[in-house]
Amino acid sequence: MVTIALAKGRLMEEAIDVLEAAGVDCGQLKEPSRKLIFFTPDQQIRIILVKPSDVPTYVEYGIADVGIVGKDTLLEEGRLLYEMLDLKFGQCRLVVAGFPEKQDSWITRSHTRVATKYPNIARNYFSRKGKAVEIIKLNGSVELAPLTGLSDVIVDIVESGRTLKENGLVILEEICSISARLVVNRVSLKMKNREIKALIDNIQMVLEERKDGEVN
Ligand SMILES: Nc1ncnc2c1ncn2[C@@H]1O[C@H](COP(=O)(O)OP(=O)(O)OP(=O)(O)O)[C@@H](O)[C@H]1O
Ligand SMILES: O=P(O)(O)OC[C@H]1O[C@H](OP(=O)(O)OP(=O)(O)O)[C@H](O)[C@@H]1O
Repeated sequence: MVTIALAKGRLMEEAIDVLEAAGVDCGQLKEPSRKLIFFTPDQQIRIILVKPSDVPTYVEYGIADVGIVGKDTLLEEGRLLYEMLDLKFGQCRLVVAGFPEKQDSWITRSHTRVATKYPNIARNYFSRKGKAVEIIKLNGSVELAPLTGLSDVIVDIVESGRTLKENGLVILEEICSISARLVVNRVSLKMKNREIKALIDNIQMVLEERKDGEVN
């Protein structure tokens, strides 16, 4: 049996769509429920529903053989696992954002406060740039930090850009593009190679079909 850890929340619906298209019967997950563990009718696959930031942990420890989670979470958690597929959904960008008037001045400030849900990504990014910053970890509504004076800038996800715009903030720098990824436990890839490879091949076929659909 292969266990798949699915990130609850924003990514879940599209993750289920991909799995179903790849032949994994996720029918039970579509019913309203508070259950966290599901089995496909053939008992070949177990699906566990995990908070997004915990998916890499479940996969690294081998509780889950496979995980579906955002690249932002993978970068932040820095767990030891194999990233096998870019699933192409959940697309957004990780950026540094702040007030438009900070566009030129913030980078030369000697003391910059950065509020973010992603302290590790932010720390790595600014240290690569050789800029000393103070990181303030928040758990949500990160755009509030510059508005209230808690920070000078933020490191956060931008999808449509609406949240930034409605709060008078702009993108100052782009860090990287983000999308959902399929990750695999390092031991599982060897021990359950046949099952995991079959799953990955099926998902890859779904992704190819979707790509062809976009072109035509
Ligand atoms: N507009 C968006 N905002 C945030 N994440 C997005 C967006 N679009 C796509 N994503 C992706 O969806 C993933 C899950 O986001 P979601 O909002 O469900 O959880 P979370 O913010 O990590 O966790 P929680 O809400 O439990 O604190 C993110 O890690 C990111 O990869
Ligand atoms: O560019 P947009 O389309 O506006 O999307 C970006 C917003 O979505 C996310 O927040 P989320 O909705 O997850 O809420 P949170 O602030 O509680 O993390 C992210 O942190 C931004 O605030």
